[in-house]
Amino acid sequence: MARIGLFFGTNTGKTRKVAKLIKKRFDDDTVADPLNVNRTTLEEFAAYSHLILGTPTLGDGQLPGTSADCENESWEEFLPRLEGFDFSGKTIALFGLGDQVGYGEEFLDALIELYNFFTERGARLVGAWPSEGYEFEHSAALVDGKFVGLALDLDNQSGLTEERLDTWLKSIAADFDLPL
Ligand SMILES: Cc1cc2nc3c(=O)[nH]c(=O)nc-3n(C[C@H](O)[C@H](O)[C@H](O)COP(=O)(O)O)c2cc1C
Repeated sequence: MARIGLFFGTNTGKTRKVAKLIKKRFDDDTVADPLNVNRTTLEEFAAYSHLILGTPTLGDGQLPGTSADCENESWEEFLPRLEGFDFSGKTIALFGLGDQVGYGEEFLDALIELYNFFTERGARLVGAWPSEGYEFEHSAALVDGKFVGLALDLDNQSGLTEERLDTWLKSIAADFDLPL
């Protein structure tokens, strides 16, 4: 089994695409094939001490799921299943997709929901990301002036995605023992 679990939610597939870009950089012993949380069991998710988790922000600054008008279930429905689980001793890094032009008042807001959920259950969250290089009015996903995970905008800055991924993965390499 790979050392690092890679899970995502998505509506239109962009977050899956980014998860695949992450996976492509590592062998099967290091990072598992990305799995959509709507096809993931609690056991599969809980098996990893190190997790990389991705989400878009949809609806009104929400996690993907039926309330955000997604066709399929997603993080909204998966998180309650993890409710009673203790994530102490686990290390988690988040990446989020949003649209700073179309949704500049709630840019990447859903990231904070994952951050709060796993922090409250004992996980160590790493991979905070600077807010420079984006133009938005407000984001709930900022803590101490930084995004709580990698901020990606494939709607407006897709050309920066690979470079941002490289920089971010290097920044979490020590915590995840990544060969970078
Ligand atoms: C109906 C709708 C609502 C959205 N709401 C937000 C939002 O509140 N904040 C944000 O940053 N992006 C928002 N977005 C942009 C998406 O997060 C962005 O397009 C993302 O790349 C979609 O990822 P996916 O293809 O994995 O579903 C919204 C997009 C749609 C279509």
